[in-house]
Amino acid sequence: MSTLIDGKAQATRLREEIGRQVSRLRQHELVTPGLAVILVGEDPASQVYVRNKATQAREAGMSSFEYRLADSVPQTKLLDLIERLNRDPEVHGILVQLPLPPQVDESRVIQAIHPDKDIDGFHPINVGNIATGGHGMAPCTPLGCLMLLKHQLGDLSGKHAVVLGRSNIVGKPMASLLLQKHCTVTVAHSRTRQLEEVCCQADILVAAAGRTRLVKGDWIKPGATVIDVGINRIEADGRMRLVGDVDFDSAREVAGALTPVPGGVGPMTIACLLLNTLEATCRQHRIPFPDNIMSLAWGGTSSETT
Ligand SMILES: Nc1nc(=O)c2c([nH]1)NC[C@@H]1CN(c3ccc(C(=O)N[C@@H](CCC(=O)O)C(=O)O)cc3)C=[N+]21
Repeated sequence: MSTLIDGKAQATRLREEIGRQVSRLRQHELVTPGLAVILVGEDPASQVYVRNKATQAREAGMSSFEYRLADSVPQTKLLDLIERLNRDPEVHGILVQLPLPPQVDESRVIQAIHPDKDIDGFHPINVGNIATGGHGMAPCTPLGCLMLLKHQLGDLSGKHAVVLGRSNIVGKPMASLLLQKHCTVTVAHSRTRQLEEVCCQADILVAAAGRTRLVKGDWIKPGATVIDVGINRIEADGRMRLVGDVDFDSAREVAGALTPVPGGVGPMTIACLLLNTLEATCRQHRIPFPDNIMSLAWGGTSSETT
């Protein structure tokens, strides 16, 4: 039986520490980190996420600004709003919930966000900085996964990590971050041949394929650490349930450690969003980013170099 990686508990601890740092900023620097979240359309799942992000930002002592735009909003309107938020000194981080409706060009929108306020880490400047190993805003989901891995395993150097999925939001940045931590990284996807055999070689398996219960127990090397990024809503016994890209029951018999869905990567994603907002605030006000929060985030081992 594998160890369950408690993302919910780790996210709570991280958010509490972020909350302490926010109150320190408010007291000593008279700065309140501000997070702006833009939601286009009425997708019920997106509404839940956006509400959770806003609530948790406020619980951490941040200001939260929410913008809900109609599904039919013209692209220019959205770009105007982003331009306004770029200039707003009360807003330190801007998140545009993806996906966007077809009349809006996603990459235009992402590039309109000022890189310093791009707490999602999707702007090409931040993508480039992360890929070249420099300092940049890392996307929240892969960052959360990396924190869970560091907490579980400590040093990741030399481990074979297989990332299943190649999206710009998870797969590609996950591969960059794991490389930075000296893993041997394989990025596998739907066209990969012998997918099962590739997965079986992983010491670390990050499943972000977007396919319900794709990864079975016999795709996993005994003792491997498995991070399940999938969020799939399925109907079971007349009720909606959330399941991952990993077949939890069979994986549990083989993996050394495994994240559950829900309660794994999801809560860490939101905690990392707040962490990025805090970091963006510090950078914009030229305040040093507190060390203790870095060590909490990275499991106490932040002294690695090349
Ligand atoms: N610009 C942008 N940035 C994002 O970070 C972003 C996005 N767009 N679009 C949608 C995805 C999805 N996402 C989740 C965040 C938290 C949970 C989460 O907290 N999940 C809970 C369960 C929540 C539930 O019950 O539905 C859990 O896994 O335990 C899930 C999904 C962020 N995303």
